[in-house]
Amino acid sequence: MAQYRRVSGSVGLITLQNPPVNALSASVRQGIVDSVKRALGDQKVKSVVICGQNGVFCGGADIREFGRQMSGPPLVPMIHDIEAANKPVVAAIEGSALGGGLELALGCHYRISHSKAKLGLPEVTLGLLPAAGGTQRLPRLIGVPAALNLITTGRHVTAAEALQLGILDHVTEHNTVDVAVKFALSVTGESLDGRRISSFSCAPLSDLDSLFEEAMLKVRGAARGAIAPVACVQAVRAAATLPYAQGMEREKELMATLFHSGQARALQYFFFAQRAVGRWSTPSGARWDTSQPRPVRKAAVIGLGTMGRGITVALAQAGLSVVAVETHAKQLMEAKKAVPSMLKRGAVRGGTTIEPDSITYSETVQAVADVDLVIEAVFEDMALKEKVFQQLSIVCKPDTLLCTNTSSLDVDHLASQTRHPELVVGMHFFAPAHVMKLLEVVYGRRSSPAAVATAMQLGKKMGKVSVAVGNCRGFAGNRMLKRYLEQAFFLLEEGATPELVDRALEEFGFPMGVFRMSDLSGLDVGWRVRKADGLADTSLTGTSARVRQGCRYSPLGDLLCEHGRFGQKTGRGWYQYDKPGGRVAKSDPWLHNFLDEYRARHGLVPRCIDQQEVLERCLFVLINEGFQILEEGIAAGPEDIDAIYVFGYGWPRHRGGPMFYADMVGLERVVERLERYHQAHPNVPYLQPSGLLRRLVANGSPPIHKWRNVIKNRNSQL
Ligand SMILES: CC/C=C/CC(=O)SCCNC(=O)CCNC(=O)[C@H](O)C(C)(C)COP(=O)(O)OP(=O)(O)OC[C@H]1O[C@@H](n2cnc3c(N)ncnc32)[C@H](O)[C@@H]1OP(=O)(O)O
Repeated sequence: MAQYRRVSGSVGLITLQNPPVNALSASVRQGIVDSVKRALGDQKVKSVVICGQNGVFCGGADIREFGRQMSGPPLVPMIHDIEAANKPVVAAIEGSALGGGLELALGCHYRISHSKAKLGLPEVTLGLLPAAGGTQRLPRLIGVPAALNLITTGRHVTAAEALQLGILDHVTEHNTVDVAVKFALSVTGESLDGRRISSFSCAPLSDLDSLFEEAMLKVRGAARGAIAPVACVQAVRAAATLPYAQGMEREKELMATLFHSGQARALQYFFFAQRAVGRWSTPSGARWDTSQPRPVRKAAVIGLGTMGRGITVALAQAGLSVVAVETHAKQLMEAKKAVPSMLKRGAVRGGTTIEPDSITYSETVQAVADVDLVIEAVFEDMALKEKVFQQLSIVCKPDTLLCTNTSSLDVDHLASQTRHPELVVGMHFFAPAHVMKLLEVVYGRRSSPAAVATAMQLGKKMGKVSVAVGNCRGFAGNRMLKRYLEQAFFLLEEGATPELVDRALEEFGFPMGVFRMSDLSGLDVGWRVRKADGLADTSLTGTSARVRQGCRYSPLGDLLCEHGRFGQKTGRGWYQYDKPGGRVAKSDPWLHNFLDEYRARHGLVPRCIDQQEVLERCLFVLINEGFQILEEGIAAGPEDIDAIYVFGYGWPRHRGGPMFYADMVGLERVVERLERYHQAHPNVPYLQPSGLLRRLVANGSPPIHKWRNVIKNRNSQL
């Protein structure tokens, strides 16, 4: 709703009231319409101020209303009536003015903002466009290039930038509503002719066509297959080329193509999923709202390889004091040079400053004696990690949290090496650790709720999306990835090429297909793990070469590594590169011959494989593992898995994440295809649909937000 009152004698003050972000729900819109009518009809009122309750102007349309039957007054005529008013209307912006909130402010004649406010049109991130006149008013106000940038990226700008761009008329450090009321009094009676943005023309530009062509290329490259950014460009083009009324028609038409699209559903689901992962819980009953995180002011990182350096930077950027430990002198010296320049680059990118003294370096573990939390990031070797944890347990304060950055090793086993296993958790960062948003917080059997809460909170402070997961081989993300990679290898054996598989995945929306990604991250990484697990044995011949523990196995990755083909770093992998470290993947005839010979050697007759099979085999098997993970309680809900895949593995956000995608495709279809593939490949047991997936289908395939009930019922019967 909206509250209306008269203040300072002649100012009608309208306050949006819909906590926490004053979203424009039907009742808020009705409240605004009624209040504006009242203010304009009251002869004592000479000007109007619109503000939001509790220091937030407005977080935009109420996203929860989108999936339902829309009711209440629509935004477009509401904003039009405000702009057409014959009394000055001033927006008093505090907190956020986003989406419909900023569009409402653009309909006002003046905009005054607090210096700490953030403004933006983030509709594109929800699969939409700013369809309450945003695409037509913003370019008229700040010019086409700047508007294109804001609308197609959805980025939030500070009040200072908004002032510079011309979105705001004034920025204040004081009480914004008081300043706005005084301002409203000062402009009483002034002409509003030059204040109605819809009457402006866009500033002329010399080469509109190339500007829009470039913008189109940019958005298509940034989010492969996403339709909203394309529609945003088209709508802004309408602002640049058509009169306002026709531009508004075009905006409406384009919005109609987006509003009920699968991509909009996926992105809106993901908006709430991101927030749901913060409300973590574990099978033992620990929860986000009953667990108290401990304060962490000083942290340590053990091991300054690529991951350790990234983690050190991320901790320092979060304002912590960091002790960075590396026992190899040469590596320590390199890290001492690399970390400050990474910090400097980050500061330039983020427009922030960093305290250079916040990091101290040491060659001995003894230096961590007084820290609150340690993150171990040494080489992925259990014996080495055991030793580090034993040492830490002796050196650190008894209440120091001990975290491991292992990507797959047993957190419970590492905890058992310490005096306080309840203070051990996994903090699995993704490379580069100071850039990638995802953090898997891995709780062990004995991790205390406070330890999990502390790691989750620290992740948040570091700007990460922290997802709590249970302890198992590969945790959630890498465990699912393993199945996906294996299917990709099998497809090569059966007749596909890396190019075909990658094309299918990239057209689906991944920034890189599985083979290009594997070349980038290095084939030797997985090879080392497979060797440690006793899998990478290329001396085996005949049928046993392609079988491990009774299941199908492909040694293709191992064979490539034996040829010294580690990917980009060696200039050869699944593709060839112009030099070691080269970035541009080119098809490699050597690889195709190698595959032909390999198939001939193993009596494999290549067949024609289409993109649909690639997608079904690679993605459905990954999804199936996701259901297995949910069934085992390793992840608490589908949102956790979806956040992991979008933030850590390049799953296209406009497809919502693997579990949401399964819901969109239809669970019955996923089961049917998995069964078919399992029949064709009976020696791949994980192609069999998981018990949970089958149970969901048996329960009538409920929508994704109801899956937790089915999981809960199952767990309560155990
Ligand atoms: C007719 C179609 C017209 C479309 C035009 C639009 O306006 S589309 C909506 C555009 N607006 C946005 O995309 C803004 C979304 N919100 C945010 O970016 C942030 O919430 C915020 C406003 C910057 C505040 O961030 P903060 O970190 O302080 O809070 P949370 O993000 O945790 O949010 C608090 C709770 O509020 C819920 N919520 C936020 N925005 C909306 C919204 N627009 N509609 C509905 N609900 C919203 C959010 O989900 C949180 O709820 P929980 O239950 O606590 O999870």
